[in-house]
Amino acid sequence: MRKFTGDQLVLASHNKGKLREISALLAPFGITVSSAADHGLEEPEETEDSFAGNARIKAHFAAKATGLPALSDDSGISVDALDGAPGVYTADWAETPNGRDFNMAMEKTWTLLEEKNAPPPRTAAFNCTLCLAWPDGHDELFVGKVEGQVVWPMRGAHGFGYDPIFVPNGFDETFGEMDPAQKHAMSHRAVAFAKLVADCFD
Ligand SMILES: O=P(O)(O)OP(=O)(O)OP(=O)(O)OC[C@H]1O[C@@H](n2cnc3c(O)ncnc32)[C@H](O)[C@@H]1O
Ligand SMILES: [Mg+2]
Repeated sequence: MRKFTGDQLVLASHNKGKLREISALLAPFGITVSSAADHGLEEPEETEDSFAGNARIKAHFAAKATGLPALSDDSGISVDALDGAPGVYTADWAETPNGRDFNMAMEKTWTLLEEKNAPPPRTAAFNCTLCLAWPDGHDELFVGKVEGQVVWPMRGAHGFGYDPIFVPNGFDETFGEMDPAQKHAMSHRAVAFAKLVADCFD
């Protein structure tokens, strides 16, 4: 396991919600954080069929392009009654010719569950794989998962993506209703981040 010894890190993501959350998680460590957009990086194509594969593509692309260690996040929601969909295609379900529409993606998720007559609880999990890659090609991977259920209608204006329809186990509020600090304390991203800290930060 390689330690992170530098003082600069590129966040290899173009998602503002992720950037906000990962920046908050990194805040206590005194690292200068920049984003893929700050470096004018394109978005690499996510051609793999696993979270780990796509996380690697994004982190290595940014590390090579900037010469700095890069941290990527590949994540998504997997709904049991939909055989794990949308999974690695979570962002793709929101794509429209005019950009991403997450209300549409959440409606699609709910409509498919209704068509299946899936009885409650409609169990689901958010998954996150973080990849820390160095410009020399070395990388480390960390995974996090939070289980819960899909609910309808959408609730809450915090967070991003599918947060308004996901209630984690042990809570009544959706991720969209929760105080951001509460989500940061227990989300799939927070679980993966805690492993990264334990292994790579002193
Ligand atoms: O690839 P980057 O640039 O990091 O940004 P992205 O939005 O395309 O990210 P992914 O390819 O990993 O797609 C994952 C999608 O899963 C959703 N997602 C991931 N984590 C989430 C969270 O904490 N809350 C709500 N939705 C989440 C969100 O809609 C993302 O667009
Ligand atoms: Mg993406």
